[in-house]
Amino acid sequence: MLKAIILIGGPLKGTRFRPLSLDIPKPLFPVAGLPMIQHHVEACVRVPNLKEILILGYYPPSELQQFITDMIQEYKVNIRYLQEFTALGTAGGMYHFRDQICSGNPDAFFVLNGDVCADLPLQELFSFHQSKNALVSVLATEATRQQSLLYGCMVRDELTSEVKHYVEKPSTFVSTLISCGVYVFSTEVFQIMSSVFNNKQSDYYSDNNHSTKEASCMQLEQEVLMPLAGTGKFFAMPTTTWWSQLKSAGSAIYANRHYLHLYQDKNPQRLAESRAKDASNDSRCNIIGDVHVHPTASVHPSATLGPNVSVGAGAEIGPGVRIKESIILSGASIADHSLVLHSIVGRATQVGKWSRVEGTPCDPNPNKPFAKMDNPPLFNMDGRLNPSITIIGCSVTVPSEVILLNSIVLPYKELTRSFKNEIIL
Ligand SMILES: Nc1nc2c(ncn2[C@@H]2O[C@H](COP(=O)(O)OP(=O)(O)O[C@H]3O[C@H](CO)[C@@H](O)[C@H](O)[C@@H]3O)[C@@H](O)[C@H]2O)c(=O)[nH]1
Repeated sequence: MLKAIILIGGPLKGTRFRPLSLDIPKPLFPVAGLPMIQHHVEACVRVPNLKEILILGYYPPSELQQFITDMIQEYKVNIRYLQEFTALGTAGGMYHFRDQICSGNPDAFFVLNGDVCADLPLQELFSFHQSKNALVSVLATEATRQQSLLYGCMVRDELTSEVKHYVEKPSTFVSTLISCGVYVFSTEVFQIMSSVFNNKQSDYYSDNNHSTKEASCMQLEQEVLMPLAGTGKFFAMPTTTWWSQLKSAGSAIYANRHYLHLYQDKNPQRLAESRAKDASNDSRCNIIGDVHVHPTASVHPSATLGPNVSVGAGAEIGPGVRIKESIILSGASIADHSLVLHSIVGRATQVGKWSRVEGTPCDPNPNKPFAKMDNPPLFNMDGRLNPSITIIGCSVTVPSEVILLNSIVLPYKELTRSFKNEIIL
């Protein structure tokens, strides 16, 4: 029997996801029509004999409750949210809830960082784990030399796949093979976590310089994986399937495109059909490429959507509207003949007629092999806003006939004019 753990952090995490994470916890932000971590849940339920999914974080349980109920109903699998009393780090929560994880005696358990998006080969990773008789197996991918410094970097034995050396976010180059933040652990790993925890406790009681927080917090990467490298227990399985982090709002547009593309094979019923396929149905709007439209959204037949657009529940798209490479959240309305490009339109936001909402795509550099998304800071060295997608928070009013370019609008604003490269507070 197998289990899975999804690490979702808490309200203090996901700051680069603002303002989208102001009204919805980041792990529940919809990408390709599903809450971000529902894609993880779907990957887990495809693994045979996986009996339970535990979501670990320090969000108040009320924020996750509806999602958990929906998941249980939809996938008929045991899913529970376990709340950490404070941020316990990437391994502290697992150690704290070790009895819950080990109950029922699983053969192994997956651990998935909640802020990655990927075509996850979980079954393959588990078979690899078994074949190596490993304690820990990690999914690995290639990055550029420069970008590798932002991830966990590994030196792997080509013959045995053993991780010989692991450094978390090194300050100088170590390897272009990086950790995807997706693992399989055997339950014996808790013996190692237990000695890390006990050492920290004795340090805490013998030396007053340590804070209580440091004593209860445990980082998987630095405190468990780094010492395991070179011991014959830690293995890496490289993958060439799509993988990316989902840190900034800009990366949500990129993830949206890839998840929509994956629907072509795995869930074609989630993609809107183009009018060309069914000429008799002229109530259907014009669809280009991969587009997801929630069944309760209304789209005028003269609108054109796509490629790579998701439209949420109850959204209203008016006549002549053109939307491309964007996410329109639930209850938003885009009035007649407006244009939305490379943007995220927040919940219940209203865009007037003949307006233009446009951002700058921030995709990985296609000319660099293995390039990942750059997640640039909001401001550049001169204090100016880095060009990025346009993000409109929830319940904003954008009037008719304005242009909103490369801007971020905080929730509940009523705009009265056009804006370019601004944060509207
Ligand atoms: N439950 C819980 N989850 C946490 C905590 N702290 C972080 N997390 C969750 O753990 C995941 C990783 O957290 P980060 O600390 O933000 O690490 P990172 O910069 O994303 O780097 C990690 O992921 C990379 C791949 O995306 C890896 O390359 C790297 O080695 C590392 O594992 C995220 O999903 C985050 O929400 C915590 O205290 N408690």
